[in-house]
Amino acid sequence: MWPPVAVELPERHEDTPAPGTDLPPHYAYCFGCGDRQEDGLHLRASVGEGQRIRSRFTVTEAHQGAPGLAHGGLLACAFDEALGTTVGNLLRRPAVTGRLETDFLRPVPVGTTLVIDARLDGVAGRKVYVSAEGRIDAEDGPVAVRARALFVLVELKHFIDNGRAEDLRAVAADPSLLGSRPVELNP
Ligand SMILES: CCCCCCCC(=O)SCCNC(=O)CCNC(=O)[C@H](O)C(C)(C)COP(=O)(O)OP(=O)(O)OC[C@H]1O[C@@H](n2cnc3c(N)ncnc32)[C@H](O)[C@@H]1OP(=O)(O)O
Repeated sequence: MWPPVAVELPERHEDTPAPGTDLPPHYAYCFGCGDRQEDGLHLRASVGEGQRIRSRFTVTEAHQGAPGLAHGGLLACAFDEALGTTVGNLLRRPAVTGRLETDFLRPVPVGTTLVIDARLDGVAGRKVYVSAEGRIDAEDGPVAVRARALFVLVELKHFIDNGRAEDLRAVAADPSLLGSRPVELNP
């Protein structure tokens, strides 16, 4: 059963950009989306209809697990990112992954662009349920990976208490490292 508990499906936040709008990386050094991670995944997300966010991830030589094929762990990372950005952009509240499960249905060759459609499935207290599927090279391509996850809403304190001090100082000195998406801290 998914979601595994009774949930509410909130409207997306009023500040969520219009469908079709490209979303900026949420952190310049994020392995999933950051511009400053040379061998990162460089996911690019845009707002979809309703409770959906679409991301694209192109598999490069740096992402191999077997010759010419994407590493499954990195595919899971891509889905973590795509699902996390769905929570972040639709709810505009900080959250972290509590649980992530993936089904790998087809191998994903180097050079493939995975088109990942993620959606917000519901919220129960601090628990946020999301799911996604990734298709090969086109929005109607064959499904290669499915994933679903539980994110847990946290206070900003989570990051301040647990993040490495020098990285927090770097963000304080240059807030543009966090991208332009505002986060509602006291909704
Ligand atoms: C835009 C941003 C994009 C980002 C994309 C990338 C996202 C990430 O990778 S985040 C990094 C990876 N994740 C982490 O580091 C999280 C590490 N874990 C933690 O910090 C904590 O365990 C945390 C915050 C998840 C939960 O701790 P805590 O705040 O004490 O809450 P807790 O009471 O334990 O859990 C809250 C609820 O979630 C449930 N829950 C928590 N973890 C799980 C789990 N693994 N499975 C099932 N349920 C869970 C709890 O049972 C509880 O449910 P209920 O409210 O019904 O009692």
